[in-house]
Amino acid sequence: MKVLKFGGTSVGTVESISAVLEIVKKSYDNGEKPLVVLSAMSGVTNLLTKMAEHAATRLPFEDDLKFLEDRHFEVVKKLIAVKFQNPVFTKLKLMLNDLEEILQGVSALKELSAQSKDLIVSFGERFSNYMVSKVMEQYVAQTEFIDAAYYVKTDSNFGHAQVNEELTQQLIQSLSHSHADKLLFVTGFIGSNDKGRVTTLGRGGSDYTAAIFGAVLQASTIEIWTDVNGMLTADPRIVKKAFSQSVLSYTEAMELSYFGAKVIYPPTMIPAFLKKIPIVIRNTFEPDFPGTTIQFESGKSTFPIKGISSISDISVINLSGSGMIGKSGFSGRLFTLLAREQINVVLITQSSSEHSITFAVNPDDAPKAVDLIKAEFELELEANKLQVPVVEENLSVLAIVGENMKRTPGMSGRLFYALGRNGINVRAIAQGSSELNISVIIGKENLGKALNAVHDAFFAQLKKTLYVFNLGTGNIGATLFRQIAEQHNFLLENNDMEIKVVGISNSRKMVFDVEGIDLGSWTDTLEASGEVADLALFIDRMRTMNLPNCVFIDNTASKLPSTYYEEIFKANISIVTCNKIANSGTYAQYQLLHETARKHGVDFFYETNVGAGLPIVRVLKDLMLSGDRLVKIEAILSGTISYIFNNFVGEASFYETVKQAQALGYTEPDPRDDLGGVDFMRKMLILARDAGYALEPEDVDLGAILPQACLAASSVDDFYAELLKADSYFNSLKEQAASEGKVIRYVGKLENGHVSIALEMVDDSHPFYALSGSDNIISFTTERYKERPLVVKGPGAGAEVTAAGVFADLVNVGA
Ligand SMILES: NC(=O)c1ccc[n+]([C@@H]2O[C@H](COP(=O)([O-])OP(=O)(O)OC[C@H]3O[C@@H](n4cnc5c(N)ncnc54)[C@H](O)[C@@H]3O)[C@@H](O)[C@H]2O)c1
Ligand SMILES: N[C@@H](CCO)C(=O)O
Ligand code: NA
Repeated sequence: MKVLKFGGTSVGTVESISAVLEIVKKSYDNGEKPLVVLSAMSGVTNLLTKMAEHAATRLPFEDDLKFLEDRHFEVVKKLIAVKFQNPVFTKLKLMLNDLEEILQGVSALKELSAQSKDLIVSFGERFSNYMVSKVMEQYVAQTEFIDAAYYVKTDSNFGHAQVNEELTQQLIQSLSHSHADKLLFVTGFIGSNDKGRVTTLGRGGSDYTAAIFGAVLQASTIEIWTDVNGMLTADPRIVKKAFSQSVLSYTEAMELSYFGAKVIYPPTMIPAFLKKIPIVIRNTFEPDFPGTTIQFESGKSTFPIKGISSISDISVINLSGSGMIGKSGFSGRLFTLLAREQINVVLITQSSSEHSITFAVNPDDAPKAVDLIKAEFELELEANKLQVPVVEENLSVLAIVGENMKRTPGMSGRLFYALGRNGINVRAIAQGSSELNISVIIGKENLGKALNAVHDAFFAQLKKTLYVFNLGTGNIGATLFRQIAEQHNFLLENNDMEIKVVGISNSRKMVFDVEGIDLGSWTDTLEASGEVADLALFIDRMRTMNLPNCVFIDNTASKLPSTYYEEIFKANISIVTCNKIANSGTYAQYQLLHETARKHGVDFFYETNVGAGLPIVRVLKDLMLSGDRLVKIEAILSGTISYIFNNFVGEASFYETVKQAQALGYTEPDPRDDLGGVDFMRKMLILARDAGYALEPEDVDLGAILPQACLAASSVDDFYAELLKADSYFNSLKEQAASEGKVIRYVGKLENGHVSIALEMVDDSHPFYALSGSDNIISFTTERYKERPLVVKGPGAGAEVTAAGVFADLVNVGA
């Protein structure tokens, strides 16, 4: 046989009761011999409590009584055929009259005893079970309503009565014999004492009833039907990716529910636990979902932990002092004291020096705990052997739970890495010696971020979400958005990764959306709902949104963002940038940024600073990391200038060719940066620094391409005007090269720690002779690549390839 227990929400409405009927009918028809336990309709128990309290103070309760009647009568009207309704109305009405009389009695006496309260509250289960059994009777004639008060015998501890197991077992067994072929609807939550007075079983009482019946009747399973898909891996209100675990051991379920997962109340499971009867948590509103099975064995699992539980609000009390050292009785005295006063200690840690004890309690209990400690240890305090207890507030507990942790090394490493990488400070740690649970105490403001980060870290096969704040929506920014949008499904399917762009700013406007800005319509969103751009505010918002796996992308050509990089790293946010300014300012700044990123365990990726999407920065980095030594770099690293000299041939004019390069998106926003050599200088400087040379910008020997007048132009327009005038100068260069069978190349070199960039004319024997389009080329001569250099070549400018490089950096963040 099976026990099917339905909670209040499952019997809350006509619709949900219809769903319950389907589930019970199916089980009955399948020959599973179900026994059904129902809670009161949702809200009814609370309402009855309120009515009882009102009665005791002579406040009116009649309207509430009418409301109760209406709610139950509505179900009867809708779910029972008219010809069968009358006797059901009559019986419900009789029960309502009983209830009213009892309430009147309470009102007359102006006194509400625990006993009367239990009796009043018990009506909720009796209404619902009687009513639903009558609905069921239309389909299964053998249906019968059972008032559990006659079978579950308890002591007289009203409100949370203790069950007399032996007696209860006998009574239930005889019930099952006399009702062998019946479909029973049993009231949850209630029992009675030896005098026959109704008692209630306290929190989780209906689950307890189900477990008691299941245990006595040796049920194959006990199904707890509720409104969620089982026990989830984390609080779904905070962790959107939380999912239902298919199997948990009893102990795991206890640990998980201890810290938050309120699906079941663990003590109610004990009768089932002792008989090794599996409990299955299922969803009435999604009956095909298999739910969570709670059983004796933890079962095999793809994940090293079963879930993450949390308590959002906790206070920590710290006790320290020399008086504790070697005093074996100290913690015994402390915790006996707290237990005696019913202060629940959530977590304890003690340093191995025994110099201090830290424990966590519910914030409401903290002041009382401190007072108790002060009184109990008065002498120690006076003698200065103990310091006055210190309370820390606004803390949360996060715990990873799972029996498989025992057998898996590295679990705490993974936990602390995830927390550390996201800048979450751990205040205290506790691991049960069972290794079933590792708990950490963290600042309350970080709980959401921590839960998500830890969830990603342990359920890594699941989707990982990167939260992106992007600055700059020009050539590169806009192209990047398009690429991310196009690859959304690919990333999900192949990399289990989702990129959410949650903040966008250009120099005019900015917009935020924690759910991710739709990249199909970001321009409209920015125009319609964007606020005035303010970089300081943008950074501030990014920080306060406090998201896990957070990345800042700088797709601007401005200096301003780089002044915030240090602060961004300190907030444990990674940076991806195609903007070269941060890495090519002073060496001190370069060093500081790299150092800060390293210290905070976040990524600083800037592959597109050199040669756009071509793998140059990472190639050099790999060479250096693996201990190779750089001998020489020779390179053409200006896509714009490469394009110009590849196309400034025949009849072409220099001026027009520059304009084309700009139109094709190769140039910097200000093309003088390209033609003046600054852009190339930056790239060479970055490579030199990455190769270990502490160079400053002025150390680079920068040969000019342009006549002085062009260099001196005060605006882009002036610059183009000067360029037009310089046509004859460039034509003569072109002719000279042609006459010598050469081509013009702007070549950078790094050798012996010295960087130079100069215009050269090379013939076809030179490896840089054959280039086309915006091609870049770089050759690394190293200790290992000595005879023939390592060469990277390809398009080194343009929105498509640059955005692709930024994209690649982005998906590698945290990898
Ligand atoms: N074009 C290429 O081939 C290429 C290759 C590699 C790297 N890059 C780099 O890409 C970057 C962007 O180039 P682009 O062609 O897209 O430039 P762009 O002029 O088209 O776009 C720049 C964007 O930055 C925004 N912006 C500027 N200052 C800002 C601020 N303070 N706050 C917020 N937004 C700001 C602008 O509003 C604009 O949206 C540059 O640093 C460039 O060096 C370009
Ligand atoms: N303006 C740059 C873009 C690539 O960094 C160039 O022409 O090389
Ligand atoms: Na690159």
